[in-house]
Amino acid sequence: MQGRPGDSLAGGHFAGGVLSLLSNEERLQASWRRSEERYRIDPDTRAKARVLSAAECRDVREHMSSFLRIAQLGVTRLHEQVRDSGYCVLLTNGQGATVEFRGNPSLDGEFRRRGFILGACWSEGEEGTCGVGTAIVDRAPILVHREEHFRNHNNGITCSAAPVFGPEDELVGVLNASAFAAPENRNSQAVVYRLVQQNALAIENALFVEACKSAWILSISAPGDCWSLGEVHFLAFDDGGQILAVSRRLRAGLFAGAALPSRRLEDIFDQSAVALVKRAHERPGAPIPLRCLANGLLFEAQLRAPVREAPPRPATSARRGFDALAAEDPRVLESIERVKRVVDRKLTILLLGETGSGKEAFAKAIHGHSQRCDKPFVALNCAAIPESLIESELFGYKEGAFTGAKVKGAKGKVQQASGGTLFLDEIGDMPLALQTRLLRVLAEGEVVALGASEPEKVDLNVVCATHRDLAAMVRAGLFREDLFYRLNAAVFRLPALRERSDRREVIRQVLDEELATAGRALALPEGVLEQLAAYAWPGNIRELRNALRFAVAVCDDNALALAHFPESLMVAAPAPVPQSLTGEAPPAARSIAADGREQILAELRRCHWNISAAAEAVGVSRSTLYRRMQRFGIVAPNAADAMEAHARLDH
Ligand SMILES: Nc1ncnc2c1ncn2[C@@H]1O[C@H](COP(=O)(O)OP(=O)(O)OP(=O)(O)O)[C@@H](O)[C@H]1O
Repeated sequence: MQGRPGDSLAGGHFAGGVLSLLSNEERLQASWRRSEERYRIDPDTRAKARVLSAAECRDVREHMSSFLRIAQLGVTRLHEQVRDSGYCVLLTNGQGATVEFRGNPSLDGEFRRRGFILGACWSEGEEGTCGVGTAIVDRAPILVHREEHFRNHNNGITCSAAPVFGPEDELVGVLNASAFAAPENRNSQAVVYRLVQQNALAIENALFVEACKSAWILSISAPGDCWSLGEVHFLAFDDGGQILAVSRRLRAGLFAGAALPSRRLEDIFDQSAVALVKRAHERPGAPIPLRCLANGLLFEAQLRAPVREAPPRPATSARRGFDALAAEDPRVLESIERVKRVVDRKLTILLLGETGSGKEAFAKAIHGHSQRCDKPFVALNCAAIPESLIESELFGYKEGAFTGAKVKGAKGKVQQASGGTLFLDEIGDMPLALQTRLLRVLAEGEVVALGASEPEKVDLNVVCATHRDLAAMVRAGLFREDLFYRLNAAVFRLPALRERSDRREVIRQVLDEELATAGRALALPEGVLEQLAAYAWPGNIRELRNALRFAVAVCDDNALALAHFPESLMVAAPAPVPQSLTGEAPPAARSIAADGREQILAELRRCHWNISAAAEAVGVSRSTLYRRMQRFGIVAPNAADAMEAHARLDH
């Protein structure tokens, strides 16, 4: 029989620190007793961890897909934080089955040998004392280090595990970081253990926000030592101020863990719901001081508006014609004026521009302005479907035209668009053979479906688009010359977003659309708008829309900040900025992150690292500033002391 947990821990105490060894020791001993007496596990058997079959694993993952979607953020972040130190990260369900595994290519073989693999079951009943299993039984974080594992074959491993609870207090999973060949000293795990707990809490908070998103949500930073500010608690209330839900750790503090009594906000804090909402509207993004009536403690809060049912979407761009584009750039305006004159003149219109610059949106606007605006607008992206399918997609096919054809045949895009507008995106990707048939549609106004002998009359406007150099393709024999000349009559070039003088208006418009869809009301501070307008946006308006959609989704405050934007945008070196076609030089493209980090650093230095003062100068709460410092890797000169204080606070 191997040594008891207490033996291996002898002399390992560091008073009150993050490891809280004393309570761990009692819990480990209780777990060992369970392993021996209840589960009757033989510590010497070298049984491998039970692994779910692929089908079982898929079922389990499907069952908890919404949890997994939200938990990804925490799993990914923890993995980024610990993988280079030789750790793998597991997320298990509430029974200990691994539903997410992130390893490290150079170590995965060894991890696999030790049972760290998707589907592996780490319950106490199967493995005895281990990080995941014991965290599940105790419903509390735990570090199980080397010989503290019950089975001998797990002895070299160190496991830091923290349970994740759902909004109803139910245990939904466990986040765990493990390494083999860990140093003997269990204190070496302090930082990883801390990171596991932080990320588990972040997942738990995200679950709470998702579950309560249709209510007002107060995010509350704990008072006291600044290092506890990294922890944010949540409270959801309805329009009348009735408290609907409180996140677990706040409940433990405010209601001593008791069931949530039916209370209104003003029974707990010195402000009513109406006053809070008013204040949040007056100073979007600014922290709101909030005093707890029971103990006089002062909190810092941010208010997040409910996500309401999306309002009816504005009329489609097709119906609104060019108004939908809300363009103010002189070149775009000139193109609009010119194109209006050629619409409905039996001319094929060709739109040029980089990917995401709005060619399809422009084509829809052309359709919306045309006499055919009540008829269909049909789009086909020639680059997005296999060459072999373009023909049938475009021209349709008759019954029995080829094996697998639907019994009744099918109409092609050309026939579907008849009477309206056909938009052929990426026309440069159309195979040569089909270009001939397209020319027939354009020249004769007729189409022959696959397998048909008789041509069919069609009457439509055609708008094509490409980002390729069609003239060069003609020279290379890849594009038909006659089709090129047919397309080359009415050509309009859409500028890249970075070249547009109205990019601030475009940013505002796309943000308004995204806010309307999400049912949110968020401010866009001038400084952030400035930074977004200065970014190069190589993916143009599509990239902008996705970045704004992401920022709106992750923003817990009342105002967007640079830290809300996707990491890729923050760190990617933007594409070089060409000289604007108008001769106006667009602002130098910069990495948004670089500016965000510099701004925070400058304010921190100016305020002599006084976090409250710097947070106020940047216009965010202290907790938000801490999160950003963490994200940008900014460490205060006195961080080591602060880390220790942080650790002590938890126990
Ligand atoms: N003027 C505009 N105002 C607001 N959103 C726009 C505007 N133009 C384009 N968008 C949005 O930008 C995204 C990309 O637009 P679109 O698909 O028209 O680009 P594209 O040039 O056709 O791209 P690709 O060449 O890759 O097919 C879409 O989400 C669209 O709604």
